[in-house]
Amino acid sequence: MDHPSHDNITESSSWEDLDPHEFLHHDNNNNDDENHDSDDDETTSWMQELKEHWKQHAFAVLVAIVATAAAHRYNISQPLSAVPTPSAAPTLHLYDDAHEHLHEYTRTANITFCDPWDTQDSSLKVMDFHLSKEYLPALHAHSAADLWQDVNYSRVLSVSELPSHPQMDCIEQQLTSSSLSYIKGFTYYYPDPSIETLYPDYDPTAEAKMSANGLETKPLKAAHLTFTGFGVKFFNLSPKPVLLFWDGREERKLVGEMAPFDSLGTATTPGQSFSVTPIYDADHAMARWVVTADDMTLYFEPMTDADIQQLSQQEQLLYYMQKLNQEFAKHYLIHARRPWLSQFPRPFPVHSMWETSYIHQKHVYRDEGRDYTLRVESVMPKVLTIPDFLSGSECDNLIQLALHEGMRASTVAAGSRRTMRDGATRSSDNTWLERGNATSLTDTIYRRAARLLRLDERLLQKPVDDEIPAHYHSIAESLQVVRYRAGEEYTAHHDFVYPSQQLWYQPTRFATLLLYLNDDFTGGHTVFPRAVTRDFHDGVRIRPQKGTAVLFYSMLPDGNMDDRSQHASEPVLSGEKFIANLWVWEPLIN
Ligand SMILES: O=C(O)CCC(=O)C(=O)O
Ligand SMILES: [Fe+2]
Repeated sequence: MDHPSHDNITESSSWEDLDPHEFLHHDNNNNDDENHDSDDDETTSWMQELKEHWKQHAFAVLVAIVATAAAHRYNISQPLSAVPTPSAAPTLHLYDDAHEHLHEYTRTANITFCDPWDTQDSSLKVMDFHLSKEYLPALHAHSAADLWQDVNYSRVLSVSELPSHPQMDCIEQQLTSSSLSYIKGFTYYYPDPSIETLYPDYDPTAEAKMSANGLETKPLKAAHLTFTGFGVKFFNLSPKPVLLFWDGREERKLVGEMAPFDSLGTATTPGQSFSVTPIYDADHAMARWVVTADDMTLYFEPMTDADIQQLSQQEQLLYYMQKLNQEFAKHYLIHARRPWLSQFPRPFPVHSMWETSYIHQKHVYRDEGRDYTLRVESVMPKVLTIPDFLSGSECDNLIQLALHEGMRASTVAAGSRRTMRDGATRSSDNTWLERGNATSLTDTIYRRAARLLRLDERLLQKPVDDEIPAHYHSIAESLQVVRYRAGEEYTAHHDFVYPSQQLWYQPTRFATLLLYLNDDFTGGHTVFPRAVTRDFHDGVRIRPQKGTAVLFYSMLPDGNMDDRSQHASEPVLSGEKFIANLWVWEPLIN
C-alpha cells in the first residue's frame, strides 16, 4: 500500500523554495488558483483531482456524521463496562456479537501512568517513557476519546472541558506528590529476538569445542543484508494541507497529500529526496529532505511559538497530539531500536498471531476434516507458508472469475485516501472479487481464511450499511486477484497503511494472506529483502507454488508497524503469474 520511490537521486532542483511563513499566512480561499496556468501540465490535472477530492471529502464527512448518528439510533451494543459513558453526544460503539474481541478496545489500553503491571506476554518487555507536562492536554484528549469511543475525536475537539479519567488522576498524583517535573509512563515494547533463538538447534558448546581443537568455526551471526530500503513517515505540523513529492533527478512524483497535523508514509532507500509544497503551489518547496537510514520520521514544522499561540484550541490539540507521538517515538527508538511508525498511543493488535519462535517451526491445525500445516519461513518479519491451502481447481476457478470480472492496471496508495497508477512501482493489473454467498468459491475461501487466522468468519464479511447491527464492521477487504505478465513486478513496499491521527481506532492492515494461483511461469518470487537469517544476504525468497498461501504480519505484537515486513514481487521472466491477496485489518477496516 505504501509504495516505494525510485532509484534516482536528485542533485539540483529547478524550482524555487518558499518561505514557510508566507505559506502559513497565505489565504487559501482567495488564491487557490493563482499560480497555475490553465492546462499545460500534469500538475494541473492532479490539482483538479485534489480539488475534486476535497469536494468529495466534504461529502464523506457528512456521510460519517450521518453514520454516527445512525449507529447511535440503532444502539449497536453495550458501552464499556468499566467506565460510565456520558450520554450527551452520539457515540459509535465498536462492539456487537461478532466483535467480542474488541471488547474494551481503548487507544490507551497498554499505557499506564499508575503502577506498572507485570508482563503477561513473554515476547514483550516493559518500557518506561518520560513526557513533558505540555503534553497533558493531548493525553487527556486520548483518554477522553477512550471514554467516549470518539471515533474521529470530533467530540473531544468540540468541547472545552474534558472528563476526568483514572489515568489522568494518576498523572496528577505523580505531579503533586513527587517532585517530578515530567510525566512518567509505562508501556510494553517488542524486542527483536536474538539470532540464536531463530536456530534452536544451534549448539554454541560444539563451536567452543571445535575452536579448542583448532578447527575453524562459524559463529552464528545474522547475514548482512544487501537491500537498504525502509519505510519513512512524514509529518505535517502545520494547520494547512500540503503536498509531499519524491524528487528524482529528472522527474518529481506526487507521493500524496498531507492533511493539517497529519502524516504520510512511503517506502524508500537512503539518499532519496523529498519535498513539501503548498497545495496551491506545487512548484515551491517549503522543506526538503534527503533521507538516511538514521532518520525515518521527518517533520515539516514551520510554526514558531507565536504561530502556535495563534492556533485555534482544536488545532493546538492536534498539534500537541502529534508532538506527543514524536516524543514517545524517541523513547521507543531507544528501547526497541527501531522507528515507531504507528501513532502513539496505539494498543496491541487485537487479533491473534501464530507463534513464530524459530525458522521452520511447524504448526498443524485441522479444518473440515483436513490437516493444514503452517511453516515459519521468517521470524523477523513474521512470515509463514501453508502448502495446499487451495486446491488446483479452486486456483483455476479464481483465475477464471477474475478474468471474467476484467483486469485493470494496478494502483498504489497516495496518502490515506487516494490511490494512483505508478507503473514503475507496480506494473501488474488486478481485479477485486467480493465475498459471495454461502455456496460460492469466494465465501469458501473467506471461511477457510478465518479458521486459519483464528477469527470469527463474520468479521471477514463485507460491511452492509443498512444492516448495521450484524455486519457494520469488517476487517477484510475484497479478494484482490493480481496478474503479472512477463517483465511485470511490484517493487519493495509495505502492505500496512498509516492511518490519520484523527482516527481514534487507528485502523491499518494487520496481516496479508497471499495465495499463489499458478506456478507455470518463471521469475515472480515473493521476497522479503529485510528478513533476518544467518544464511542469506537477500532476506527470504518464496517460490510461488500453486495452492500455497503465504501469511505475513504487517504489525508487531507491540502495536508498531513492522518495517521489516517490506516485500516485493520479483519480475516475472516468462509466462503469467496470478495471485490473490486477502488483507485483514486491525482493529476494523477504515
Ligand atoms: O505477488 C507477490 O508475490 C506479492 C504481491 C504483493 O506484495 C501485493 O500485492 O501487495
Ligand atoms: Fe504487498
